[in-house]
Amino acid sequence: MPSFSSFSGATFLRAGGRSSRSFFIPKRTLSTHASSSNQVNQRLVIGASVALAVPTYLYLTRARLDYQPDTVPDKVESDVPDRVHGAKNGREVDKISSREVLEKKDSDEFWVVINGEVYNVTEFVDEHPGGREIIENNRSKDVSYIFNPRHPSDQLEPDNLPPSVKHLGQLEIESAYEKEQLQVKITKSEEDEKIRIQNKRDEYEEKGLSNIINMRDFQSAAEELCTKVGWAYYASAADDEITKEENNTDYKKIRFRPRVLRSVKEVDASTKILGYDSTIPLWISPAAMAKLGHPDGEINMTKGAASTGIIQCISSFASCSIEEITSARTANQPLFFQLYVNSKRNLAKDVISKINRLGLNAILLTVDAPVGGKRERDIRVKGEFEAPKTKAFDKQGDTKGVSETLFSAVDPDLNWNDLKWLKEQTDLPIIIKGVQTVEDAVQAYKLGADGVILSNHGGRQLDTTSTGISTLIEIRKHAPFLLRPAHRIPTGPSKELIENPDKLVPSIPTTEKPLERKFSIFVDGGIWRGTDVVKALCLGADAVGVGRGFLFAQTVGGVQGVEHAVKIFQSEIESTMRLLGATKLDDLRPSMVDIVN
Ligand code: HEM
Ligand SMILES: Cc1cc2nc3c(=O)[nH]c(=O)nc-3n(C[C@H](O)[C@H](O)[C@H](O)COP(=O)(O)O)c2cc1C
Repeated sequence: MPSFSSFSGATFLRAGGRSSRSFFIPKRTLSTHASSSNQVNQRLVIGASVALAVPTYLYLTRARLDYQPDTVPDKVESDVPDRVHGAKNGREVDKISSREVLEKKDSDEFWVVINGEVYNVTEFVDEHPGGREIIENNRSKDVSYIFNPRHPSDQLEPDNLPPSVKHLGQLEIESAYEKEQLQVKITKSEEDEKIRIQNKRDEYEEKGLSNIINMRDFQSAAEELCTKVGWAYYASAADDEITKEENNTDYKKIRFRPRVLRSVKEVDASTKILGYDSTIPLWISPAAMAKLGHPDGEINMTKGAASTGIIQCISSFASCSIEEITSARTANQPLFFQLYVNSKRNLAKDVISKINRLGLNAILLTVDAPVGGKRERDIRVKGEFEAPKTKAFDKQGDTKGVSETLFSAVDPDLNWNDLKWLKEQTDLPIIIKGVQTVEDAVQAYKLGADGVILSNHGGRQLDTTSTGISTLIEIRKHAPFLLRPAHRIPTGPSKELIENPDKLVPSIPTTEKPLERKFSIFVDGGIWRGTDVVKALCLGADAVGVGRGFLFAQTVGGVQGVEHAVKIFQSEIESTMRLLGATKLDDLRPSMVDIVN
């Protein structure tokens, strides 16, 4: 990390494309190559606020978390209805006998049962973004147990069903034997895992969030509450996971320079992000597949962001559809959308017009993932648990980790010229996510982006690349004009402050002019503490993003988990500011930190 020492100064569309037309999404950096009860919620929130305002270990609230255990995997049996239903929404529906479904196993057709409905997916198997094998291996089965945690709950609505999937009718069970035959076989390890998770859920329901006093506590708890497949997807990073580790250790190379005997009774960590109010200078980074951790998935974040006043950025690969998320949104709640651009531009256009139509507030264009990183934990666990063991590792392109599946969808041809095209499609602010060099930050500014997120995708893409915070330091050294004038000054002791020690912050040099147009700089990756957030802001970031932290929080406590996480960050940010002698975010300046080799 040389910059630290050298300067002190698809083709398939997920959330964005639920309709059958925009169903297929694509795939590259822009280089040419409900919570269970309000009462419980209130108890937790009040408990959490009190707890975080005073020593956190005093927080002993006991409450049920809002995890709903009646969803998968317990649905395996209950998904198969015993009764015949003759009508749905007032319309007569065809009934398909269990015998007919089972007989199809020996035919050329692929039929599956999902939540009591029978589908013919013969023409769809080869275009299924989750791969052919998962369906082939489970043909003529009730696949709800596999399907539900990985797909939005409105995926099977007529408007969202790909034309190649045929809905045949409702399942009619003819015998207990046939019901048994329809069930997906659960392996011994999956069975053991179910029991392990349920036991842990029970423990956490008893304890509430009382033992979660920092974000790493959420991490340990989430590991216990996730399936192996889910945990591998969340925790995994590229290759040797060096960048993932450095994302956090780089913050440890920055030391504070606190000023003492300043009145810090009142402190305000609120800010505006792209013009929208935020309680703290931190947002929920877009992260796919929240349902792998909790059945309500991204909706937990939407509700938790609303009640705590922070901003959620929705992943293109969210496991809840964009419509589900926007329906859960409160009036005027800002939501940002993370976009992967489809190589079929008409489909990409559909997504962008949906974003415009649904009133989302900004687009984060992710550019560090023209292809998926090689995430080995993900690949190994997926091979062990779900992919057929014989074919999973035939050749690299055939590995079936969750991430591999998702990235088979993103356009690798995306390049800087496409930014112009994107700007023509929307009036929303466009932020380039995944910038890892000063050159690309300058390019983003020159080509009209409204900002950049200095990010390496949580270490999940190119291993041993720079960290968000080190790229910020690179910008400070080589292109300080991109920063707000107050942040262009060096880190460490200031001559002006030594001469005027009563002042908290150095003056802005009169020679420094703001940029011609507003350009925001955000940082993410490895932010686990309020101190990390404050360091990034001292060095010139406008705000930061947190990915895994919120995935873990919602895994553990659903909406309340997200709320609790925000309270933890808020408490830590405010106490860091106080201990630094700062009472508002504008006080946070480079002179308050120093970088150690
Ligand atoms: C019936 C229509 C179906 C549609 C429209 C559909 C759609 C999708 C989509 C869009 C993805 C992309 C990955 C993501 O972003 O989540 C996906 C992944 C996946 N689907 Fe489906 N799917 C269907 C049926 C099924 C069935 C029948 C099964 C199981 C037998 C299944 C199992 C999976 C799995 C396992 C993944 C990959 C995620 C992972 O690797 O964990 N899907 N599906
Ligand atoms: C499980 C997981 C899924 C992610 N999915 C996406 C995604 O769909 N789109 C995207 O732009 N970034 C995605 N990211 C990256 C995050 O937006 C963010 O850059 C990263 O998580 C920040 O690092 P942190 O996890 O250490 O906070 C994902 C990260 C994780 C951990």
